[in-house]
Parts: sequence; C-alpha cells; structure tokens
Amino acid sequence: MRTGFPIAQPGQRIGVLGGSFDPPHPGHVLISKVAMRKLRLDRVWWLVSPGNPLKAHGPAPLDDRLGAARRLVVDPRIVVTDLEARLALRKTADTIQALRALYPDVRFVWLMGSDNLVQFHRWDRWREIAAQVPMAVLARPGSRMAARYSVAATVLRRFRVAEDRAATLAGRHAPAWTLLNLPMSPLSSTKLRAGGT
Ligand SMILES: Nc1ncnc2c1ncn2[C@@H]1O[C@H](COP(=O)(O)OP(=O)(O)OP(=O)(O)O)[C@@H](O)[C@H]1O
Ligand SMILES: O=C(O)c1ccc[n+]([C@@H]2O[C@H](COP(=O)([O-])O)[C@@H](O)[C@H]2O)c1
Repeated sequence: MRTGFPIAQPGQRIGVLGGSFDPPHPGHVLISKVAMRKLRLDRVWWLVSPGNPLKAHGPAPLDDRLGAARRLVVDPRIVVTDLEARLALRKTADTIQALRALYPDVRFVWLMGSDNLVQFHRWDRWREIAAQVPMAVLARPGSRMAARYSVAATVLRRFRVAEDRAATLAGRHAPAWTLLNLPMSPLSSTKLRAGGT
C-alpha cells in the first residue's frame, strides 16, 4: 500500500464516512460508533474531504480539519484519512471506485447522515454510487422523515434492508441500504462555526 494510505486486512468490513469535518464534532464520533455496532464493522474511516463538490464556499484548510479530527478521535477503530486529497478526488463516485480498486478484499459501506440522503439525488452519478457500495443512513434531527421520503429512498426502495437486518449489510451486493435509528445528536459543524453547541 502507498505511504499515507490506511492499512486494511483482507475481509475487513469498513465504514466510510465522507465529510467536510469543518469542524469535526462528537456527532461524527457517535454515528461512527453506532454504525460499527449495528453494521458489525471492524473500522470506520473518516474521509476528510478536500471540499464538497456541491458547496460553493471552500472549508477550512485540510490540515486544520485533519488535525482537529485526530485530536477528537480516541477510539482506535476510527481512522482519519486524507485519502481523497492524496488521490486528487472530490466526487464520491470516483472515491468509491478508487477504494474498491485499492482495497479489493475489503467490504466497504458508505455512511451518511439523513440530511445527505435528502439531497443524494443531486450528487454526481448517485445511482452509480448506490450500485457500487452498500450504504447506511444515520438518523439526524430534522431530516429523518425527509430522508425516508426522499427521491433516492423512493428510487432505491426495493433495495432497502430492514434495520433489524443491518448486520448483514456489509456482506451484501450493492445496491443495498438501510436507515439506522439512534439517539440523535443535534450537533452540526454549521452550528459550531456559528459559535453554538
Ligand atoms: N449529528 C449528526 N447526526 C447524524 N449524522 C451526522 C451528524 N453530524 C454529521 N453527520 C453526518 O456526517 C457526515 C459528515 O458531516 P459533515 O462533516 O458535513 O458535518 P456537518 O455537521 O453535517 O456539517 P455542516 O453543518 O457544515 O453540513 C455527513 O454524512 C453528515 O450527514
Ligand atoms: O460526489 C458528489 O457529487 C458529492 C456531493 C455532495 C457531497 N458529497 C460527499 O458527501 C460527503 C459529505 O459532505 P459534507 O460536505 O456534507 O460533509 C463528503 O464526502 C462529500 O464529498 C459528494
């Protein structure tokens, strides 16, 4: 494996949480831990994005966000990586394709908050993403119901896996996705940037 890329063992089940992490917060840690438990994952990789392709304003410098994420994370199963910057990729469809090529023996699951499922149909090649990797959507205040009735949820309805079968998700062929309920965290980077909690 190239320098700077996370190490993975063959057969590992790894959740991938892409985000701006501007700044990272305990809500990110909470959903990572819930995903590991409910999906029976070995690791969660935080892909600290060079910049969300849909957001007009760039985030804080990547090194600041990586540093903050590494300081926040205590659980050794959560791995913070700048893999997208190293590969010069921003679009999730490209990232997933690259991950599958780099780690052919790993079972990846794409993780995202329910706010992201609501606008998932606006992502570049979103159907291709759903066809490449199982996905788990974590409930977030204000978007849980909207996610359930979103365009992507409707189009992908027949591939939905019931939450009580979530432990099987990583072993399934895509498309396959599930909605995970959890004690929801109201934390958001937007609020933190505005000086809130
Ligand atoms: N409190 C939370 N509950 C559930 N999912 C969350 C929460 N916070 C972040 N996420 C999810 O984590 C991923 C990365 O989040 P991101 O770095 O964008 O933080 P954010 O708090 O959503 O930031 P912003 O407010 O700037 O959009 C996204 O899929 C997002 O939906
Ligand atoms: O590929 C896309 O078109 C796309 C559009 C919007 C968001 N994403 C990804 O979604 C993840 C969450 O983004 P953010 O900014 O909400 O933290 C992050 O990995 C982004 O690269 C990807």
